[in-house]
Amino acid sequence: MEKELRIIISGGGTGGHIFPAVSIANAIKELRPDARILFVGAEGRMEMQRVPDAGYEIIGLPVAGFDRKHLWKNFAVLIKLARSQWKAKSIIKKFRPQVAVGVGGYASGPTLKMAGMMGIPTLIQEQNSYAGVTNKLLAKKAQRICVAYDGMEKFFPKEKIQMTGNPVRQNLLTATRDHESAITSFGLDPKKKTILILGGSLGARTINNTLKAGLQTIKETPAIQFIWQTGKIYHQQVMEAVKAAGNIPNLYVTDFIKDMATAYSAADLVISRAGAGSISEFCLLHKPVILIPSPNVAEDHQTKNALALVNKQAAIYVKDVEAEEKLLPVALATVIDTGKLKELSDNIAKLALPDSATIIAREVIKLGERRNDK
Ligand SMILES: CC(=O)N[C@H]1[C@@H](OP(=O)(O)OP(=O)(O)OC[C@H]2O[C@@H](n3ccc(=O)[nH]c3=O)[C@H](O)[C@@H]2O)O[C@H](CO)[C@@H](O)[C@@H]1O
Repeated sequence: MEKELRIIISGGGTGGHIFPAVSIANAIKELRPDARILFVGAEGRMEMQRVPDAGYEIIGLPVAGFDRKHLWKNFAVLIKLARSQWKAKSIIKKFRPQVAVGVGGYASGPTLKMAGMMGIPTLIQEQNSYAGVTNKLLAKKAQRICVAYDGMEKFFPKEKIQMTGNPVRQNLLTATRDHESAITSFGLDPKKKTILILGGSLGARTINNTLKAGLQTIKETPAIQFIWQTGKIYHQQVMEAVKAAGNIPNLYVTDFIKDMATAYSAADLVISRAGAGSISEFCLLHKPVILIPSPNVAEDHQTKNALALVNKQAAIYVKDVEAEEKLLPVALATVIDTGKLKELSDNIAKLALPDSATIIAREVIKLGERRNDK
């Protein structure tokens, strides 16, 4: 019987796929410190930096996303896909994993497809309330499908589904920094109410435009302060607008927040896109939130993610097209309404699914060990 446990984890593209992958890896390491974990990502994407930052080895595939609007442009994408499958096969042959985990995003398609074809057990983690095309295809060969929302049997074979919730980074849950010192660390005033503005791991155009248009309002509301994450690609244009607006002491702007635990601790209210990972964090940390789902994602899945909360009075919903008109007035009214903040916090707390990473890690180890026994 082979004892060493080798696991491939594949996927990425955005934080929403990478961070769950890292927390599953951390949980596996806690349960089986001797396990060897290899990540397989997409060349040039965010995971190639974030995964080594988290202490894991990663190999990139030359994979790219399909252009769903201009199908004729996909010839090069198909060639890259074929090359990626070939490379995934050679990685699997060399590393000899007993189990492969797919977290969604470009690389998980070719990696899990090849793993399945080579007889290696696979586990899929679907973060959203609406399954992506790749995961639906991969589900046929998968042994286990870990989900975070009810009703996923619409997309996947019922007997393979396990409700686990989305894994969030362990340090978000164990952080101990108190509210006041968290606010001070952003150079803001601990006595004032604080709104944290997030655009998902990449930033959100509508939210940034709304805030840019609202800079004067922010300036004229000194009793409330703002921590604004712009995303890398929008950062420069936002900084130019902020500079042009003059001195705004109640505003902190950054492209990306590395220490999300401190940012959450500072926030009385969060404004955010409705990415599945972000939502799981709001639930686990009981954060009152205004959600503005991105209309630019596959099958409009963010609206479905958001409505799962909004229908239970666990979040406030502002449509993307209405953001410029409604977002700031709603946020300013909510953050000073202590009763509303408490109601939102109490309701969102009920939707939290804790220990997700550990539950998934146990499933992964079980699949790997079962194969070892064969
Ligand atoms: C545009 C797009 O395709 N978005 C998708 C992507 O979202 P996206 O990559 O934005 O992912 P999520 O909202 O799920 O998670 C964002 C993650 O980034 C972290 N974070 C965010 C900002 C920051 O400054 N620092 C930081 O660390 C958050 O704490 C969170 O852990 O994957 C999600 C999960 O499949 C999907 O639901 C989203 O629809």
